[in-house]
Amino acid sequence: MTDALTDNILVLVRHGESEWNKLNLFTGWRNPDLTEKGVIEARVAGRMIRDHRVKFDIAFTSALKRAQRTLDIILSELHQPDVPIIRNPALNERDYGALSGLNKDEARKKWGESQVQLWRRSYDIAPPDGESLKDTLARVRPYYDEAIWPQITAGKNVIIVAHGNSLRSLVMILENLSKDEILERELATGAPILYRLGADGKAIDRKDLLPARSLAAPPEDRIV
Ligand SMILES: O=C(O)[C@H](O)COP(=O)(O)O
Repeated sequence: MTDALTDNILVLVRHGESEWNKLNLFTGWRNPDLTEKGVIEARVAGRMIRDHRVKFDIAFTSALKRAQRTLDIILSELHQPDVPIIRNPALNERDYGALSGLNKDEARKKWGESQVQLWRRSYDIAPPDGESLKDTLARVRPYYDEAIWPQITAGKNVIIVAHGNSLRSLVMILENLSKDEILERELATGAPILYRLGADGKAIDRKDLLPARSLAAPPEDRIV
């Protein structure tokens, strides 16, 4: 059990497994629910955060139920049901446009592995009628600056439960990553990242609270 953290804390969590993650479908702005495994991942995430004894002052999530339910479950595990929750589509997953609902393996067969990988993990190449990571950052950053940053610099402990790519946008901001560096970063479902923030609101260290599962998540990093 670690001592209660006294610094300004920001926790990011990608939602638990969704029904479409399980079916290997491009999801984006579509709105499937969590699977039973996703519910368990959310419960485990809550217990991992509870071990760090963080008392949250405010929570942010997207307009999509897989993230909203994950947050509700985490706050329930923390016995903090009264934390104010702000739900905003600015934190939605990147829009996969015409790929939404398609099976990722079928897409690879149709368009080729490299084209699908470009759509999924390049910085500025968007899927047809969808968003690139750059487009996602272009809506996440203003929202972070206007809605979340003031809470952080006011010394509030904040939790954000959102999606793989909207959170990768936030990781770019928090860790000051380049568009090339972010391409190496993946966020597993239900894996909390705990940032300790300095007085200026900048990240001074990061803890990945769940051991890396299928992703090569780096160990605790000191961010300078
Ligand atoms: O929206 C989706 O399909 C997933 O949540 C994220 O998919 P990706 O890992 O292919 O970006």
